Amino acid sequence: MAREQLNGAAYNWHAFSGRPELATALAGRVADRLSKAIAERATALLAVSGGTTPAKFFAALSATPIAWDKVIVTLVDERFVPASSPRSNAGLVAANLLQNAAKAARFVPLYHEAVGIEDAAASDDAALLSLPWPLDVVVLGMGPDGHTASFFPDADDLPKLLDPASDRIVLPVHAASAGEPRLTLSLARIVDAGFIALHIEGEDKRTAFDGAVAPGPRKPIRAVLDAAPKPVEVFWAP
Ligand SMILES: O=C(O)[C@H](O)[C@@H](O)[C@H](O)[C@H](O)COP(=O)(O)O
Repeated sequence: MAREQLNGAAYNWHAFSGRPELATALAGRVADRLSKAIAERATALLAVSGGTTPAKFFAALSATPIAWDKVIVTLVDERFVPASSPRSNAGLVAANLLQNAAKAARFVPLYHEAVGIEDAAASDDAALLSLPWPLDVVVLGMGPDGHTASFFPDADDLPKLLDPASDRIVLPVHAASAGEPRLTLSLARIVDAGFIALHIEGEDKRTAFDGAVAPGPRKPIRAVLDAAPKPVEVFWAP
């Protein structure tokens, strides 16, 4: 159900009575888009976010009976930690999404040992170039500060991260509020996806989202809404 779109920010608002209902609905939409991609080009490319929100959605998606052996899963962003770290998004995806039917999917991580975050991002750029871009589906999260992916408001060189014309695939991020250095897909790759979902839960996130689309200083999530050539599908539950 589309909500009033303030100031041209293009999004469709899908509100659910509860988080389990949201997880089921979002998993169904994502599975449908992945199956459509497989029918059209014999493969599907999915990028998911980490954090504390997606676990129920991951569990629901992992059980959907699609041709997971033709799906490539990667990350929207990653903390610069090994998969064994409790902070790892790769670890979160392995434990919650790459289970059940989805075990058959191919996973492409962003983290690997490197001298530093810049080296890791550069080698990721080369390694991910061979993936079947564009993304068919990207699922974003959002922080209360309006960050999405690892586009933190206090990131060094934020304009470079948000450049819709960037030819980069993966960029390094240094941001005091991020907790550790990050690797993130560029905004250009994110908004090129066939289906862009934003998964947020709780009143604080709804308030933050409404604030981000209202007039005022532009938050990173607003940069994604503005750059996306199609409405972002926002999935929200209290
Ligand atoms: O690595 C991450 O943390 C995510 O990719 C990040 O962009 C996340 O989506 C938001 O920070 C929301 O996180 P929560 O779901 O924990 O609120």
